[in-house]
Amino acid sequence: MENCIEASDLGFAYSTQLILANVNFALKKSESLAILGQSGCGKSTLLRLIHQLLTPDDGSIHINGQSSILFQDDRLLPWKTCMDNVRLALARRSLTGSAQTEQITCLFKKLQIPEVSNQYPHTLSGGMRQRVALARALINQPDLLLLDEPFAAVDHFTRQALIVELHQLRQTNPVSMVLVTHNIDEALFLSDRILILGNTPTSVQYSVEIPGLPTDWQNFYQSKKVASIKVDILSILDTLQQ
Ligand SMILES: Nc1ncnc2c1ncn2[C@@H]1O[C@H](COP(=O)(O)OP(=O)(O)OP(=O)(O)O)[C@@H](O)[C@H]1O
Repeated sequence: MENCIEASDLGFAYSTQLILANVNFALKKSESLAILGQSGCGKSTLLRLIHQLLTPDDGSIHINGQSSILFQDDRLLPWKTCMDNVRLALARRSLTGSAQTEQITCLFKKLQIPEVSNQYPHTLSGGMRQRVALARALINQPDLLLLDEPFAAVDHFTRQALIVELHQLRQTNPVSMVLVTHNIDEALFLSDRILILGNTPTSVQYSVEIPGLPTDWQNFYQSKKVASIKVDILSILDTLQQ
């Protein structure tokens, strides 16, 4: 399979509540896809189906490779240090303790995580905890990184810094990515394509290609092209709400 994800006529219901119906899309290797849609339309459900936390009721979804997921809350274990939280993700690999420490320390540096290895999560800021959670998601070098509103719980400036850092990380390590978000700027800056989901039962209503946007945050914010695509997306979301 050439693609990283192939979803065909995907359908899913929570008991009798039909959430997804006839969802079709594919994700190419190294491509980054953002998913937008109204609250409650089924974006997180789709992400959980991709990560195989849920099983489809209809159709199929195939994943080529290993996926890793980052949620809005960091889900770090409070009784373990930051280093040991990430170490847990390496448990199935036959690495010595010192090799694990070396890999984690190297990734912490890449993600601009300062000397917090021996600290417990509650002693860190929300943004730093989320960085450690991102390290845990990336430590096994997944083929596919799934992000469920990963920066929604941090302040504006931390969010901006995390978005830029994730973008830079993808320049050196072009992992395939699916990002669920309500933030159109974040979707445009971090993805190659945006899927807009309709109301429940949800299917893909629009697929918007977004090539050629500025790749540095300052120019991105001031770009007329970005502003124009945002207006288009807002108008689509408005139409779907009616
Ligand atoms: N475990 C569950 N059991 C039953 N219903 C659920 C469950 N999880 C989600 N739902 C319902 O499924 C629908 C879709 O939820 P989902 O979280 O996928 O939407 P979403 O688009 O990600 O929402 P938001 O943007 O608000 O996070 C909602 O009506 C929600 O209440």
